[in-house]
Amino acid sequence: MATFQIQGGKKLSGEITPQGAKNEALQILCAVLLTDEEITISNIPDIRDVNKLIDILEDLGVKIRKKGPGEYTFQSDDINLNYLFSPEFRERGGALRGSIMIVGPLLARFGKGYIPKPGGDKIGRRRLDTHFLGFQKLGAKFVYEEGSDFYGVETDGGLKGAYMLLDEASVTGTANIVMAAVLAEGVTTIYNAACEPYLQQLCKMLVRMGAKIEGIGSNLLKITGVEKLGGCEHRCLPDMIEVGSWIGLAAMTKSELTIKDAQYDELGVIPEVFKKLGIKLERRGDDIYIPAQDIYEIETFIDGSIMTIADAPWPGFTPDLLSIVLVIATQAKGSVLIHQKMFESRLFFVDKLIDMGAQIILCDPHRATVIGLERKYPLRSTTMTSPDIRAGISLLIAALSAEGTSTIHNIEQIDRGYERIDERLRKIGAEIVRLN
Ligand SMILES: CC(=O)N[C@H]1[C@@H](OP(=O)(O)OP(=O)(O)OC[C@H]2O[C@@H](n3ccc(=O)[nH]c3=O)[C@H](O)[C@@H]2O)O[C@H](CO)[C@@H](O)[C@@H]1O
Ligand SMILES: C=C(OP(=O)(O)O)C(=O)O
Repeated sequence: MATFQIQGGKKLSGEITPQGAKNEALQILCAVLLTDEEITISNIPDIRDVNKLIDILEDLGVKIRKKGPGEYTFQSDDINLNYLFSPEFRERGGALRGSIMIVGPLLARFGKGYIPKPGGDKIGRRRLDTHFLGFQKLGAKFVYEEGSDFYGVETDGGLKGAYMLLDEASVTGTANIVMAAVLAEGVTTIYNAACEPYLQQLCKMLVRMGAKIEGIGSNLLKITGVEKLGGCEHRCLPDMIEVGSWIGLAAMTKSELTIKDAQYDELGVIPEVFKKLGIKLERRGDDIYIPAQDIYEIETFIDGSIMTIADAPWPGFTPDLLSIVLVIATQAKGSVLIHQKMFESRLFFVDKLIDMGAQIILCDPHRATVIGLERKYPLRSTTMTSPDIRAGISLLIAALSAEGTSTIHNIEQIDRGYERIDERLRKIGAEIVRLN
């Protein structure tokens, strides 16, 4: 278990460039299984989860060539399906959430796909019903190994297009079903589809590969199956969760920061939510400039009632930024109710912030009220353990703002989604050391 030691209370300054988007890269990498032709992908983040998925693809027989930093070619012209039944796959496939998305492409191209119960953050129940109900609608048979967490789908006669109303707008579920439907016979209509930028990017890539998809960016997708897909080139967007993390970091540490190449138009409501917390930010071309701010004041609703920030499927506010919003609110002027609707165990890390001196009432597993300290008392340094990726980065931001030396254990959680974070933060003036 590796550890960060952080000397907090320092102002940072300069420029930081977001990495490629983690959750987009995980979808895009799975899509390389849909064709025997070569696919080139750039701006792939060098993070634990993505590298684990690349390893799984390699074990499956995908030919992978690294062309430069973050740029790879993939060719899936000799896939070894036997690997899916190996003990190695049971171990590796279960180590991250994103690996579930190999099932759709494998089912579409080879008539079968399997996966051990996938990992990812322990942030509440993470069911897979949407994925498998969707595959079943396309005519696949669900297979389940009694007594073990190993699931699969198989088809004899091939997949057939169908109408489906998803039981929830699942991000990875929609990606999986879309990747199965592009090679199914006939028309598939997916209503209540997730439409995060990750999904939009996946659909645009599939179209470049020869797929027929209408409604990209909406919750109603119409897919007309084709017989074969070909190669293409794809570039991942900057990670919008990193962009939000850096806005939060600047505000908490009173720092003047420029976030380079943030692709502002793809950020949806994210900048507006930070503005509701009173944080000033300025769009400068494709960069975001955040001035040093001593005080930021949380807005109220028009009728004067307490601000609520809640997550929702896109174009709502992503749940992956709520922990960061919560941390920033601890030093704001004013109060806010944070409502994490999607996950039931993502707010438990607030006890660490309370230890650091923050005023937070955890109302129930989904809701926390934060009473901003208006910087009257800085957070106190402490020793903590990172429970999940976004709580981890939030605790890191809190530690960078706190007086004194803090220690964060289990930083593998942060490394899952943030590329060389210590190195990049040092470049803007942070005092952070990695201890192994
Ligand atoms: C690898 C990857 O891409 N992971 C992301 C993906 O996970 P993932 O695809 O696993 O998440 P889902 O979209 O399936 O669902 C997330 C949670 O929200 C709930 N839910 C979902 C949709 C809905 O309309 N109502 C609802 O309550 C689900 O029951 C579940 O508890 O999307 C999540 C939601 O944006 C993000 O937090 C994860 O970072
Ligand atoms: C929850 C997340 O990731 P995963 O779905 O991979 O666990 C996240 O990126 O915030």
